[in-house]
Amino acid sequence: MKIFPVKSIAEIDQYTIENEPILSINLMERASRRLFDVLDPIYRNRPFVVVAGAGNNGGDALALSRMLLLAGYDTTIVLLKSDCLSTDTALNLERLKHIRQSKVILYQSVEDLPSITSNHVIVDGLFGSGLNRPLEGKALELVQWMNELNVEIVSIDIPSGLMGEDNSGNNPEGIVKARRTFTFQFPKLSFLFPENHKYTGQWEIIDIGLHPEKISEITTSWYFIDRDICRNLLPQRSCFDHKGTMGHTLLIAGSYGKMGAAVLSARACLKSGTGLLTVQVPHDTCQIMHAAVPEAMVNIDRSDLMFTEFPNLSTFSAIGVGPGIGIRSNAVKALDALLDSIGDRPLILDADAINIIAQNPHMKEKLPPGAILTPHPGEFKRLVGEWDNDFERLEKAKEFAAQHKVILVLKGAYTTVVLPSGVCYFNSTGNPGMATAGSGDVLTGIILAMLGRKMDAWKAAVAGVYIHGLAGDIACETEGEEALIASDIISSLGKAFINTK
Ligand SMILES: NC(=O)C1=CN([C@@H]2O[C@H](COP(=O)(O)OP(=O)(O)OC[C@H]3O[C@@H](n4cnc5c(N)ncnc54)[C@H](OP(=O)(O)O)[C@@H]3O)[C@@H](O)[C@H]2O)[C@@H](O)CC1
Ligand SMILES: Nc1ncnc2c1ncn2[C@@H]1O[C@H](COP(=O)(O)OP(=O)(O)O)[C@@H](O)[C@H]1O
Ligand SMILES: [K+]
Repeated sequence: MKIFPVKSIAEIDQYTIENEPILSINLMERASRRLFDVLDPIYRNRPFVVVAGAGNNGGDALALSRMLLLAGYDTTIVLLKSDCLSTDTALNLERLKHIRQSKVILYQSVEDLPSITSNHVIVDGLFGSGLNRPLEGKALELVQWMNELNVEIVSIDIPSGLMGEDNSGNNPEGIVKARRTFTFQFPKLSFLFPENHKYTGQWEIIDIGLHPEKISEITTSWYFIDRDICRNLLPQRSCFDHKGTMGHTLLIAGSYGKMGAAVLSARACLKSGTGLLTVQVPHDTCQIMHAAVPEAMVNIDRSDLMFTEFPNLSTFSAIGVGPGIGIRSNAVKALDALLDSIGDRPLILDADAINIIAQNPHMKEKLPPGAILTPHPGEFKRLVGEWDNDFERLEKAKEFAAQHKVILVLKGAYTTVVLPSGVCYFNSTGNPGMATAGSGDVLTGIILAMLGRKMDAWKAAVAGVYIHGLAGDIACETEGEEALIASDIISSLGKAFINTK
């Protein structure tokens, strides 16, 4: 699914109005009706206070209020006083006047505000995607009032005060903290940043039937990785395929005391379709790998403890380095030498391989084009330094990816795959149960298998994070968030592939 900047959404709205064709008031009615249909079963019989602004977000709020009133809900409307209501908002205000029970408070000062019980649901329709500056004055007062009530707030389209993309210069006091956000047609970029979760709460997309032609025509740099995107990226097997055509991958992972990382990565790689897997392990640990992953071949390092050498790379269709290798000087030297011999072979670097590169900046220049790096936030910080906010973090990632022509996978909720072109893919799968030791090692194995099958690096990264998150979601259904461990993600890989194909 595409993610658009809010200015493109306005363009798609306008195109829909002209080409469906549909009157803008009727498009607003359709959006509000779909919103009502979602809210009605969730909040049956609860009293509502609907807060509306002068723009079209307020128009949605007023249309929704009419629907709530007609369905018998106790509904009070608070309208921010304004001399210039949008045409459709004015029309919806007019329509409300024909409903006997409607109570519209024109907000001028705090004394005007209704009293609220803990049972109330507040609907926030103050500002939507038309917001163009931080809130102040009466609008700010209303947001602060809503936030201080400590009752459930539902935001229409976007929490009022939150910008759709960059909130760097915003006033955090002037943003609604919603329990839920129902957003029209597309997620907004700012919803995908961890720091904005306290504003959006749980968010959901409501399809309002915007014009598919315009949606496919307008280009964007941002995508939400859904099943369709992933399915189109995954290769099919032909009936004549054999293990020699499914890729021979090399995994360099583990060190004395950290062999779990290597085992998890190796298992995940085998469960993600690699034809053959060789794992490079320290001498004293090779029995662990043989016993834990009998399907893997083992290349035994001369060192008892860590990665210090690697086999001839020409045998391998892709190479993965990092989980559990440590950052001792011999491993640093070995990684440096590996980067000198890698040529243009597909490469994924994770965990300590990233930490080593962060500590040895000259190695950044040796990264082959298209290499995939999968840092978690701590590793990414070591690589590029601090950032002030998540928008800036994304900018830094785009800069790094472009400068070094690599693919960055920023892990976390909505894991983000950043391509050298600046295109960003945000993952839609995964859950907090995956915040557990070794789940990143599993991702490395999955992507390595895909790279080994000659998938383009960006495709392997995008499909890999989706399958990884989906396997985590499937595992979570039976394990729950607390009990979920990395091995459960591996066990669910089969179902994840089957469900995606
Ligand atoms: N288009 C469609 O067909 C559909 C649209 N839909 C709905 O419309 C919403 C977008 O509507 P919108 O563009 O009217 O924006 P919205 O946020 O309600 O108001 C912006 C107005 O406020 C003003 N303003 C801005 N910042 C301000 C500030 N800090 N403090 C004070 N004022 C500020 C600014 O005017 P300005 O003051 O800059 O002249 C502007 O006029 C969208 O989120 C969705 O809910 C759906 O119904 C589906 C169909
Ligand atoms: N809240 C979350 N929602 C979705 N995915 C998550 C969440 N927390 C962690 N994950 C996923 O789990 C993995 C954790 O990776 P990482 O921190 O490298 O773990 P480890 O180093 O223990 O292997 C990442 O792929 C990340 O996207
Ligand atoms: K809103």
